[in-house]
Order: sequence, then structure tokens, then C-alpha cells
Amino acid sequence: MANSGEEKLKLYSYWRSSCAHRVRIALSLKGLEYEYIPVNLLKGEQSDPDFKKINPMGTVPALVDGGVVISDSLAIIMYLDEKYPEPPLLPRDLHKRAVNFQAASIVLSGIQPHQNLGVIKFIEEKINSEEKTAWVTNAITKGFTALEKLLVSCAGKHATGDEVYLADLFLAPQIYGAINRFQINLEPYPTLATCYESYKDLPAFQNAAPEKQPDAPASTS
Ligand SMILES: N[C@@H](CCC(=O)N[C@@H](CS)C(=O)NCC(=O)O)C(=O)O
Repeated sequence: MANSGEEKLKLYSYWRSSCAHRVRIALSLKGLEYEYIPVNLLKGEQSDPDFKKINPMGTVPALVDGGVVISDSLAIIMYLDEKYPEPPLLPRDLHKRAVNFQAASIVLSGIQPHQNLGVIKFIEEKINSEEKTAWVTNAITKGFTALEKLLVSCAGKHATGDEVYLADLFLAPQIYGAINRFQINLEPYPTLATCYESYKDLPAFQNAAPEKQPDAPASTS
């Protein structure tokens, strides 16, 4: 879908960033075209003064929509959902809506900040690599255990039924990272595992996958 004749959206992203991955799924679900601007987190480009003018937090994602600049994946996704309401990313049912916010929040504030590049580099440098792994595994295990309990009674093909909603945009990248970056076994989380399998069939999720991004290395395994 065209963005109603306006300037093309710009997304500052990094192929393996789970936070940028959430926004790529939203853009793709809404059928929005955008310019992909890579920010290489491993090279520290997020700390470049020019990038910090866009996001003073020095993190991806950031979205530029004409004169509007938004950083933080949740703010970007909510902005896109209000500006481009179809398909909606929040269900009308109040309880389901709250579950979507709760699942997103578990990932956004309960898991991802603990595995963010800056944090794990700090632990690795100040303590050691075993402690880093233990720290990340603990955060993911705690978060996934809570997500499994939250979603077991309301999941269908996806987190809160058969439709795709906000929770799915947060779950898919988090599970992808847990498996591919941190070698987490999904066996104790059957509901999350079922959702993850379903995401693989959805074109919007396929297009947003890390390995499909222009800045992904030739081999990502
Ligand atoms: N709450 C923010 C967190 C953003 C964030 O931590 N992004 C990570 C990538 S997933 C990042 O850019 N890390 C770079 C760094 O910490 O130096 C969001 O959801 O957008």
C-alpha cells in the first residue's frame, strides 16, 4: 500500500535487532513501503552524533514520517496503528486487549532490556561470559514462563486467538532471538512454540525476518 502520497517512511534498523524486527512486522502487516536505513550496532553506529539527533537514546528502531520522528518500538507501532488502522493491531475485546499489552510489556521491559547489547557486553567485560549467559537465560526463562501462563488459555494459532495482534509482534522477534542468539529450548513453552510455528506461514512475518534484511550478512547461521 502507498503511504497516501506522502514522503516514504524511513526506518532506522539493524537486521538482528528484536526491537526493530517488531516494527518491520507492523510495517509489513500494514503493507507500508519504507526506506531501510541500517545502523550497525556492532560497529557502534547507534552512538554516532548524527544518529543521536534522531534518537538520543542511541538505540534502534527509529521511524521518520516526514517531520515526525519516533523512537521506541511500542510508540512507533501504536503510531502506525492509529495512522493506518487496517489491519488493527489491537482487538476490541477489553480483556484480550489487556493481554496484548501485558505480553508486549513482558517482552519490552521484562526480557529485552536484560539481553540488550550494552548490558551483555558490560557483564561479559566486567565479569565473564558464563555470567553473561546465565543472566540472559534467567531473564528469558522468567519472561517465557510468565508469557506461557498468560497465553495458554487464550492462544489460538497466535498469541490471543487466530488473528495477529500486538502480542505477536513482540513474541515473534523475542522467540527468534532466544532460539538463534541464545540457544533457548522452547520445549517448556508449548503455547509459545505453537505461535512461533504459525508465524513462519505469514508473509508479513517472513518479510520482516532478520535474514531477509538488506544489512544481514550473507550467512546468518
Ligand atoms: N524500548 C526500546 C529499546 C530499544 C533497544 O534497546 N534497541 C536495541 C536493539 S533491540 C539497541 O539499539 N541496542 C543498542 C545498544 O544498546 O547499544 C524499543 O523498544 O525500541
